[in-house]
Amino acid sequence: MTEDYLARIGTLIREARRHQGMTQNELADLLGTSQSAVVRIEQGKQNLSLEMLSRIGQNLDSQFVALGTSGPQHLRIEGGTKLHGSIDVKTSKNAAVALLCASLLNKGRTTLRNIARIEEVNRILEVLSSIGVKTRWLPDSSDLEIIPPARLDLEALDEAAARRTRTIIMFFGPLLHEFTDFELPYAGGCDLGSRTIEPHMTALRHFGLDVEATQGAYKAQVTPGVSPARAIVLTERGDTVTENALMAAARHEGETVIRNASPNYMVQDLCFYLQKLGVEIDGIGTTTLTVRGRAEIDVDVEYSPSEDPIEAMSLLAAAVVTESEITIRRVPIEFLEIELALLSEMGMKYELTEEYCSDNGETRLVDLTTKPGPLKAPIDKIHPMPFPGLNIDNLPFFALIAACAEGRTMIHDWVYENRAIYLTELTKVGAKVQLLDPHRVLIDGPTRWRAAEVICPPALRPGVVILIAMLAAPGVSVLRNVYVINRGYEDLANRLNELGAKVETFRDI
Ligand SMILES: CC(=O)N[C@H]1[C@@H](OP(=O)(O)OP(=O)(O)OC[C@H]2O[C@@H](n3ccc(=O)[nH]c3=O)[C@H](O)[C@@H]2O)O[C@H](CO)[C@@H](O)[C@@H]1O
Ligand SMILES: C=C(OP(=O)(O)O)C(=O)O
Repeated sequence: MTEDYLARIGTLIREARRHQGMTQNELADLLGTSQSAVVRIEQGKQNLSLEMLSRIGQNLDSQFVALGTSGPQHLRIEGGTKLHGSIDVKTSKNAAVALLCASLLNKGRTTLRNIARIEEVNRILEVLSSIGVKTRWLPDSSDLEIIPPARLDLEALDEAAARRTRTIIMFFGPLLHEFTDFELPYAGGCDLGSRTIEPHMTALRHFGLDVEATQGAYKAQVTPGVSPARAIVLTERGDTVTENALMAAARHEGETVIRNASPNYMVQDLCFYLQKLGVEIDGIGTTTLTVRGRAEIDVDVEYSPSEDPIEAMSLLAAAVVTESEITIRRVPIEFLEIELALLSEMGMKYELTEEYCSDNGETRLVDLTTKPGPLKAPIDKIHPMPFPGLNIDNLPFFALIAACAEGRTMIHDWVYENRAIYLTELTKVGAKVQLLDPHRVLIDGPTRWRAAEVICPPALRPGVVILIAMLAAPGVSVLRNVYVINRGYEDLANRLNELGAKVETFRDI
């Protein structure tokens, strides 16, 4: 360890000891060492083994010196290198969380194949385990086994885990079949401004659910015997609201028609899984879903969700920004067609292989090879739409690509209150971004990227956008506190390194 490093650890240990109101002698006793050794440790004059560090951490109950899980994670990026080689797109966060919630509909065993090992999934697993669901990663795989108990123990629900994700709202659909009276903590997740759950309540009222929001919790009451008397017309074509309505319909024995449904990728994955549970669904991939549910579902099933179009878009953006030729394998092309059409308009060249099928047996995939070359700003503004449209979560990557293109681009994020504002963080790494109002930014390109130290915005895609820009910036950049990125991307730093990037993960000590 370098002297500077030891001195910093020593200072942290002294502070933690004082915080515990402990003398040096008392700490020495607990560690089985002498007081003079503790003095040397606190002065940074004693080499420390990892074993000693972890003992100190345990005795001082200090996050700073506990090994492994301590402190927020940061990234150090040595930018300016080109990427090369191939990378596989992982399965999607958004399908994974929907499927985990839907597994609650099934009394039998659900095995989900190739699930991305991401923090969002970890939080839902924590919530599921806390209420009595048996979950485990199968050995040497990314396959998840989920076995619900005879009765869920909602009293024991891990609130801290639940509050870190918005997914908890997708518990309403499955739970309304199990309980007449229950509480769920308020949803959390990325800070994108207020995200109403009103459309969910409007949809689920058709199944007798009534929710009152009080003091940090949703209090839910279900009137038994209530079922949709007519088609459920969603007030927004939202992804999770469609999923909630589908999960409620899955265990309703009659026919449910959902109109203005989202046909987006994660909704399709959920539908294919529900079909495996024996639920009949017509209209998958359209905005009208007709569902014939089953009162009881008790089957052992396996399902493999499809690849993440947003991760594919992120990797595409990384190739554009670093002017690299890379092959992105397993791209779910039907959910990236509009993005690619727009990129073609901007002058981007790429090659696609023949289509092949995802492991879900449904989604069409291609391998895509990027070809570096000059880009020009599009004539019209870029804005997202519910599927089929330019994906709402892909919009931030267009800010990055626009910053590489010659000319001025307007990006219009009408969807989220805060997200366009975060795009102005790109100015810290050299981009010219002008905020017109909370939803619209003007970007002038091309950009001479420069290294910087930036605190990760508290939102997944804007965070990844900054990371990718840093890959292109010559010199060393630091991106602090990247939990939000780990919410949605598995081991992104190492996977980018396999393409030739230089990204190092570190934590405060
Ligand atoms: C776990 C999951 O799957 N999350 C995705 C899902 O979240 P989710 O389905 O929870 O998204 P929201 O319901 O929060 O919708 C996002 C925003 O879009 C607005 N809105 C949406 C649809 C519409 O027809 N009109 C409208 O105004 C909503 O009011 C909200 O402000 O969809 C979002 C929008 O695609 C994505 O960013 C999220 O990654
Ligand atoms: C906004 C996103 O997700 P979530 O709905 O999980 O916040 C996202 O994936 O970009």
